[in-house]
Amino acid sequence: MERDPVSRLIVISNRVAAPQPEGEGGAQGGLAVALSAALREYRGFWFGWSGNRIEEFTGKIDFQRHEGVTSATIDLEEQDVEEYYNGYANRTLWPLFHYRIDLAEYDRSFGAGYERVNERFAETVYPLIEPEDLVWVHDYHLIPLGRQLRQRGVANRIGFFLHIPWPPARLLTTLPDHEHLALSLLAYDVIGFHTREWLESFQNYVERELGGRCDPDGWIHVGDRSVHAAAYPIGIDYREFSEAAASEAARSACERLRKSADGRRTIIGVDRLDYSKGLEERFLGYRRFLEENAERRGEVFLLQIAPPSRGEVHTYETIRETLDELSGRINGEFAEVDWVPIRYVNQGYGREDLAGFYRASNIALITPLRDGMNLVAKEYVAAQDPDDPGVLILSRFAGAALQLKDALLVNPYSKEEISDAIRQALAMPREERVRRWRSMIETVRSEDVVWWRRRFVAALAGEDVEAAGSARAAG
Ligand SMILES: O=P(O)(O)OC[C@H]1O[C@H](O[C@H]2O[C@H](CO)[C@@H](O)[C@H](O)[C@H]2O)[C@H](O)[C@@H](O)[C@@H]1O
Ligand SMILES: O=c1ccn([C@@H]2O[C@H](COP(=O)(O)OP(=O)(O)O)[C@@H](O)[C@H]2O)c(=O)[nH]1
Repeated sequence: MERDPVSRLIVISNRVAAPQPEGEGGAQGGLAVALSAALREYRGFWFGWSGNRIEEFTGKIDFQRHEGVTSATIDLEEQDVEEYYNGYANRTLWPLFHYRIDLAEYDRSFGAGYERVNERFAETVYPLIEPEDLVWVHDYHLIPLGRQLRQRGVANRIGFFLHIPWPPARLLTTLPDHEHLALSLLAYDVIGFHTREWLESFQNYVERELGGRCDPDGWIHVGDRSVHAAAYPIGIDYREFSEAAASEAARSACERLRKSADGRRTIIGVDRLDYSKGLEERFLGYRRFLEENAERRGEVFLLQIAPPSRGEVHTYETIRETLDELSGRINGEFAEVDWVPIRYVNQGYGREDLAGFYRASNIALITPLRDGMNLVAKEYVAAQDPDDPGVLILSRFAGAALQLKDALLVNPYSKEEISDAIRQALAMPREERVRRWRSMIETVRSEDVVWWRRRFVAALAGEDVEAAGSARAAG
């Protein structure tokens, strides 16, 4: 039974999933996919950036209704996008929060743009918020938004969910003004992370750097502020994904890939083209496999789907060039007239195509160096044939590894571990594949996106989180 909540839910994130233009399906990432599902259940709206740029900020809100979800979007100025999205969000926080201080850039103009855009969000959305509304802010783009809303008198319950890792204190302290950023989080009532690991890093930071106290029941106290922080792992929209996987389009995508595989075994990777996804290390691990297992060359190939992402940020241009070069080099080195080891595809696909590709693949090779969760790993499991499932090779540094313990867990920095895992997966007997898959599908099915949002929204509403979660599990 769907719950009929009394309060409206206002979701605020940088990106709002608008209907995707033809051919661009898939580049939007896990957050957008998960939230469109959440908003179909609750009254309310989804506020964020339209993705458009204008000459001068107007604050004009564009309301649209699409597939049961009301979106309210604003356009941003070129300078806003440059300093806030390309700058502070994706050149400072994203690398830092993925443990890449070598790639993080600290530029005052980015910080100023970040605060300015958060102010613009606050200024535009606060008149739309009614007294009983629950407000749910998402991700690293909008950490200061809660504080900005409070300054405008918003007294509602406001929650914040971080979709990426929270880095260890020793890394975070390389960020100029890190205390200011972290103290902003105290304006919220509830803070959510995907895993206990990110939560513990946050608690450790609060104690070491802010002189705060973290109670075992999740309450965090700093000065006169108290906030509740916990782990709420996100899941996929299992029902919707299963429907997509059963569609005619998925069946034909599966058939198309199987036919082109021509009896060879398929290893699949699906990731936004992002350095955090460990694609370079993955290619090198696969290369090691080809080197060490010459007799198996020609029996397998790697299909890597990697739609470009954040192309205006130079580190993303660099990773793209690196992968173009590396995939070409590996193919040149090992290819035969009738076999190419890597099919490297820079195109995004829709859910039905992806579901079919997952099903046709014997192995998924998902090896991010750090990932908040990684929904692709869960989608791969959901798409398998129960009688003859494929094998999931998963980075131990993805949030999903804490739930999918029956995957073959690897250290993504180790070429040897990747190579060994591919060999083990290819040789794995059907009974073992079925046993591992059964345990993983149980988690993917019961801890889905509905479970995630009900637990978070229950916490936000001050209700019993475990009761909300088990209500879902029961039906
Ligand atoms: O909006 P973009 O800049 O194009 O990036 C896409 C999204 O990437 C990140 O996704 C994260 O959220 C997923 C769902 O919780 C999670 O599984 C994954 O591990 C994260 O990387 C980012 O956090 C989102 O804000 C972006 O929309
Ligand atoms: O061509 C593509 C590539 C990815 N995705 C989707 O984008 C999301 C990626 O989410 P994930 O959590 O794995 O990583 P993120 O990109 O959010 O960091 C998943 O739902 C994928 O199915 C897609 O629809 N088409």
